[in-house]
Amino acid sequence: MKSKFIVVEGLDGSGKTTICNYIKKIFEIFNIKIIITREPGGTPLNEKIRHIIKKKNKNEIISDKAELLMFYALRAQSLEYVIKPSLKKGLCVISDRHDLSTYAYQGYNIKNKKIIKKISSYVLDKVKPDITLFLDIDPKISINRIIKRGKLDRIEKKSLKFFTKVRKRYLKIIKKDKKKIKIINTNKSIHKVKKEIKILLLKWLLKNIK
Ligand SMILES: Nc1ncnc2c1ncn2[C@@H]1O[C@H](COP(=O)(O)OP(=O)(O)O)[C@@H](O)[C@H]1O
Ligand SMILES: Cc1cn([C@H]2C[C@H](O)[C@@H](COP(=O)(O)OP(=O)(O)O)O2)c(=O)[nH]c1=O
Repeated sequence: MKSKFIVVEGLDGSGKTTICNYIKKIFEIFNIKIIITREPGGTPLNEKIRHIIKKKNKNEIISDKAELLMFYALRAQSLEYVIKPSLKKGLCVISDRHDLSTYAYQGYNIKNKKIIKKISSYVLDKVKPDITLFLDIDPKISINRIIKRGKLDRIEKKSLKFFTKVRKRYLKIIKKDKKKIKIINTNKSIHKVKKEIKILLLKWLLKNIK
């Protein structure tokens, strides 16, 4: 099978990390070699910067422009040293978040959407996910899940209003690309979510084995 690039997207606490691990397990049953990466993160340098981006700094606020460019700097690094080389080696890659996250999250403050598009096309350089799973969750439920999970980071501390807008932004973008972005409702039990994802992915794999 040709290598595949799979992206899992969604609000904080929607279940992405849980589902990335589950997808890896499904692929491994079929002896398909697959790696998981994440954004922000994926390389040693990116993991260090991930920590800085997520942490709240009382003395210095990260500006909207700097935040946008930081996410793209990390994405460029991840593409160059993780995603592209892995796909070239014939491995499948699952990324816990990717470009859609920037459109949805930074799109909240960056009013000039054309700028995001320009930077995105420069950084991605035509690398596109074969399929994106958007884990759709009611922001009230996702906030409860992240509170239960533990200490909140800088972005997770944002309000219900913020996450409601981010979700709307995700859905607006997805409407334009329904063929490659699949919506999975994750308000339900993890057992039901996993079952739905397994069926969807097996169907997709059967269609795309070449
Ligand atoms: N469908 C679900 N129902 C209930 N709890 C869930 C579900 N999916 C994930 N969780 C739990 O919610 C928390 C957030 O899940 P996680 O996979 O870390 O989400 P994300 O990576 O999107 O932030 C974790 O504690 C996880 O065990
Ligand atoms: C990749 C990316 C992440 N983010 C945010 C979303 C998350 O709040 C944070 C990454 O934290 P992370 O812990 O990876 O996400 P989650 O809480 O969903 O498991 O960075 C952006 O704002 N823009 C981006 O482009």
